[in-house]
Amino acid sequence: MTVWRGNHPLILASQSRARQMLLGDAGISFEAVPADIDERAVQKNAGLTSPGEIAGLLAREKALFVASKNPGRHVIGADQTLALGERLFSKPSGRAQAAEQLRLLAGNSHALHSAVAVARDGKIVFADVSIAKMTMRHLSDSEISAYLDAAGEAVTTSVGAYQLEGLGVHLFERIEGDHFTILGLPLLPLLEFLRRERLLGI
Ligand SMILES: Nc1nc2c(ncn2[C@@H]2O[C@H](COP(=O)(O)OP(=O)(O)OP(=O)(O)O)[C@@H](O)[C@H]2O)c(=O)[nH]1
Repeated sequence: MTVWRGNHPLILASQSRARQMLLGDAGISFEAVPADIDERAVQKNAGLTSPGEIAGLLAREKALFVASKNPGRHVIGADQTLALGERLFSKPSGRAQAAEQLRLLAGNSHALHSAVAVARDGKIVFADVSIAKMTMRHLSDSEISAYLDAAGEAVTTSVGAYQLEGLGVHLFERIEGDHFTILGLPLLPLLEFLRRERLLGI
């Protein structure tokens, strides 16, 4: 059952299974068209340091890139950065880097900055950045190892090496922010925009 009222399906410029699941579960028909941009180059050229500005820029760039190839369509771009104080984390390349990141995150609070942007015909028509504060438990090396054994390869698909709705929940003692922001898509502000544009049936 779709609640999408657009003449064409929405386009989600993302490879993220979590983002695709969130949109699909919200009853929105969409096509996933990952944005083939060099995120690190875009970030470097912009010379930005704030995690929220970086996430916002990358979300806009992904949306605009895919919108440029799909005239007349609403295209969503999204990005998430993790900040531990001044230090920014990217998705770990493998188990060793995931273990290193978790050792740094354990016993501390970090911020997830999740940005979403909607582009259409070369213009950004909506953008939002939402933040969640995540307080991770103190973790011994053996607890980190046991978690990585159980979580497996999935740890390389998220900036913090965790899926909160899965085994990642065991890592935390406190979470402040909305579930969707944590999974990487500020869904509530996005739905509010789509509703204003009369693109949703509820
Ligand atoms: N399932 C799940 N995914 C998470 C969680 N936290 C972060 N992520 C994912 O971590 C990824 C953050 O990396 P990004 O660079 O923003 O996105 P990506 O996966 O590279 O996908 P693109 O949108 O194509 O750039 C996203 O796919 C988020 O959905 C979580 O708690 N659960």
